[in-house]
Amino acid sequence: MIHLSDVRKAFNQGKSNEFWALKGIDLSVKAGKVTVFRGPSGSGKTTLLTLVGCLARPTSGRVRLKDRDISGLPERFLTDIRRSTFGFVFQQFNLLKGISALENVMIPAYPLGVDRKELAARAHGLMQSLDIHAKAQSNAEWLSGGEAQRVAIARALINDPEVIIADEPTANLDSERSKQFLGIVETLKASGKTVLMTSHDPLVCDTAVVDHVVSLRDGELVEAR
Ligand SMILES: Nc1ncnc2c1ncn2[C@@H]1O[C@H](COP(=O)(O)OP(=O)(O)OP(=O)(O)O)[C@@H](O)[C@H]1O
Repeated sequence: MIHLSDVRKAFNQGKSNEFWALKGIDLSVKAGKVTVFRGPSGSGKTTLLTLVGCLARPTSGRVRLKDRDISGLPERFLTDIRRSTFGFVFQQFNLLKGISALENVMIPAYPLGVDRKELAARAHGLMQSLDIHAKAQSNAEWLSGGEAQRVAIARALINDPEVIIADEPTANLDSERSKQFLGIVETLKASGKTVLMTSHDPLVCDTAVVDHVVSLRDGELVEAR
């Protein structure tokens, strides 16, 4: 579904602090599977996730999404692809404070002009399926870590994306909540979604729901299974 060929990413290119975070990555991400990017801190996992999820462009090399080369597309096209294809769950969840959990879930659908009633019904349904509906009217800042994450997952799913991308999804969760998260991943996979995550966590990397583990070190692939 997503193919990377000889992808490189530099930060501060041409400056004295130029840094190559990715140094020639060849990778295929399969549709309907769960893939984890693993590696030490600074190895390039998040950078790779941002390229795969069209949040950034590679410095060189090609990224193909469903046989379309997206590496050189202008930002406005990338924004459209991002919105229609990917749902993101960030490490700090990035919920907006001062508004309800339900409003947070609905936000990514606003640019698509969906009817508000229909949207609210969809958001309620997702929150129910993630067992977070009781907190629909709570302000985002009142939620616990596990609750905030489930709201963030509902928000990632609101536009029914094909691919869910999660950066260190269990970093802020205890073991029980981490297992609960992996249960959600299992449900997503069973419904045909492609899931991509970064993780250091053995609980995540060694779990049966994960189909592929891609290991990185110093911006290079060291092994993939
Ligand atoms: N915007 C940036 N400008 C300069 N350097 C950056 C930038 N973003 C990332 N880097 C550097 O690129 C390298 C890879 O970063 P990345 O966040 O991808 O690592 P990571 O494997 O996800 O690490 P962690 O597990 O600590 O989150 C790091 O050395 C980081 O300092």
